Amino acid sequence: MRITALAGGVGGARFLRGLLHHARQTAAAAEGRGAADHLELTVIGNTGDDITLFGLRVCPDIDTLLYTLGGGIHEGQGWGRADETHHLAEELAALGAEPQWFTLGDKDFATHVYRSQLLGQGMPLSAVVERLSARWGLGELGVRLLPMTDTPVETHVVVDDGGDQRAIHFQEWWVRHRAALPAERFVVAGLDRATPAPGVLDAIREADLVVLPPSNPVVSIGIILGVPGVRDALRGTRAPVVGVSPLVGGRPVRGHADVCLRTIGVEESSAGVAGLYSDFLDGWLVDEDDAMPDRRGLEVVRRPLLMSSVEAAADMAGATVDLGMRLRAARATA
Ligand SMILES: C[C@H](OP(=O)(O)O)C(=O)O
Repeated sequence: MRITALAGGVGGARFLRGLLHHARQTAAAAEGRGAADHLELTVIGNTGDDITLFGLRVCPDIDTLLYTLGGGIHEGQGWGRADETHHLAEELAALGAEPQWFTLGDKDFATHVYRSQLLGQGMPLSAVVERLSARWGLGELGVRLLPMTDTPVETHVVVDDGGDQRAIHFQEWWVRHRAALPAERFVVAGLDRATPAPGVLDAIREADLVVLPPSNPVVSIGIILGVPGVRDALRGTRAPVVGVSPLVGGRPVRGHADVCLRTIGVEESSAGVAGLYSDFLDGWLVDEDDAMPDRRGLEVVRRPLLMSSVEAAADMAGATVDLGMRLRAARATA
């Protein structure tokens, strides 16, 4: 089965790790019956979070996907490497190098050095991500990771700083200010002239199922949807598109999706998020206790949506796939 997912960082990566876990369990059971259908997963990652720090190109969402799916993530943080040291950052701080609000560990630094070296030699980001994916064994897992675009794109936030409006990089708003600085709007530099990275549109058009994990609907999935051509491909694909709400009781499980939704004037609810995807969404998973008014053409399934463990994420992913397969079967007989 070919599944294509649009993903941000921590939320997306944890969900997709659950999807791989679910697929392994299903394949093992099916093999016993001689009916294995292996998962081919294409992940389209958000690059709007990307930032240049200390002269190095850092791709936080792509790296979180690599480390989580590849088994090298710092579980407690959800980002960065497990068993990290911080000698380089300490030395930079001693030198007075800025910024000091973005934590980079030594092993993580190696990723950014290598990526920057390859980009500096003229390699497109998608080819760099392919190299990094090989390092993390993603191919052996049946996973192809694509950046949404090779065009440099950066999300900025126009903030109100004591009556003064100014634009700061998304990471400065998110990491340094923890999204507490009042935001007026998001501006995504480079997005209007971005082209989808090789394979992105075909992965959406040729999938059996397209999945939207519970990533931030504004600054993760919303940015991918802004790459010219992506939204049209989602509207045009024959695959059902099934999403998972990132909100439980109107509150994000992690991150600041509520603040981001408020900033763009959308209700902080599962229904509000579904409205952002209404032109292509076929199925929607919401938390058991969440209100979700009926919407024509949208099949809603209720599940506990807390990814408290790999097993819990696998259960959510399994429900997502089941809903997608049900929608596919219904289309085939329609
Ligand atoms: C919910 C969000 O998920 P992401 O957009 O990083 O996948 C987060 O972890 O902050």
